[in-house]
Amino acid sequence: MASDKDIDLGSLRRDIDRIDSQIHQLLNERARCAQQVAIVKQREFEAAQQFESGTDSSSAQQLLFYRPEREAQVLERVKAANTGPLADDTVAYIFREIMSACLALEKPMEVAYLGPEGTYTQAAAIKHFGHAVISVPMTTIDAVFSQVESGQCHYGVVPVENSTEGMVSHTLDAFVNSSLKICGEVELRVRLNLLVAQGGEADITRICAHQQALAQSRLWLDANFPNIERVAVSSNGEAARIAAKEAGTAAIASDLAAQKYGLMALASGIEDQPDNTTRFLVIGRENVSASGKDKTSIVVSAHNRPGALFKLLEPFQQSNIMLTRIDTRPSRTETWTYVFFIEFEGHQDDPEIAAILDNISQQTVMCKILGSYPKAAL
Ligand SMILES: O=C(O)C(=O)C[C@]1(C(=O)O)C=C[C@@H](O)C=C1
Repeated sequence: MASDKDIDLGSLRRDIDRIDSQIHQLLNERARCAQQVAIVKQREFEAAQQFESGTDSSSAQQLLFYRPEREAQVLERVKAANTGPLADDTVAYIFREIMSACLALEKPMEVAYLGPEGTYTQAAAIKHFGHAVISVPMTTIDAVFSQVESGQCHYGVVPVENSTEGMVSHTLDAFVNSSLKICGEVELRVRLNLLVAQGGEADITRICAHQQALAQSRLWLDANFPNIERVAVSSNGEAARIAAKEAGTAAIASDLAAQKYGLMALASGIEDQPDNTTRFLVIGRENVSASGKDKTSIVVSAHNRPGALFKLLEPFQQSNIMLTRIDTRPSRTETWTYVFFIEFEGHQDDPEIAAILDNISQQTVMCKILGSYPKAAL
């Protein structure tokens, strides 16, 4: 075997060039396979349409090309098969982008997100769908829902919970009256930056951010900018947009926002909790098939009587099903009545889960399945 000093830069680079051309050929071979997959899916879809008249074909068409359960399986498989030296997550990110590019050849996906450009929700959309997705900014969470409901975008991405600040109640409320399904989840480690326009570090008179970002970095701001006005705006992307055009204004926002608005980071990682993470949900119009590592979310309205919540949760305990969340929101139909958002491991098509859902719907006023979807793979 050649010792380290026998290996020269020139021959290593020739090796890299040779490997690159193999990767390149394989990438295009894979892309051609995905194009074939698209033809097969289209053919199967048309055949099914001939037999099933009366189904909502525009909605079914949506899931024709994008297959969240398959993408999750591919990502899990490459992570499990990875032997290094690249980290499991690094390999998964590369495959995320490869699948994104292949899917764009089959059908470019349009994904609505809580904008404007540069928000953490946009970063979550890109993390989930890859860079080949067409991301469409919306001004409110409700607008993201209606953009997907009306079919103007294939999917939507909305924030649902932050590890420091808790639930995004607006998103939970939007689900109660929507027919949309949860098709996926994204977890994003939220690193907050203090951003200013180039050369604008000297005279900061106010700091703009979404109220959640102000709350998540409150201790850092108290220690470093105790006497500077803090202004809550509609999003961190909006804060960055303001900071780019108004002298004296700094913003708390993402790396993506810094790039988008040409801002520089005065400080990075200013969040008070070192593992500050936000969870987002992907919403669409169709149910997702089982991937093997799934979660299910439901919203239920229990009878107002003693032990109702206990009875509701008992079947999960009896079947040893792991509950991952339970939240309460006012029902908005009657004072002092509540709905429960319950999230658990498993897919609604699993017979055991189907039996639990059946049991729950028999003992509740309302039980709505918001969707079964693959657990976040990245
Ligand atoms: O397997 C499929 O159904 C494909 O379309 C291929 C592929 C991929 O690139 O692996 C692309 C898009 C889908 O969302 C899932 C996977």
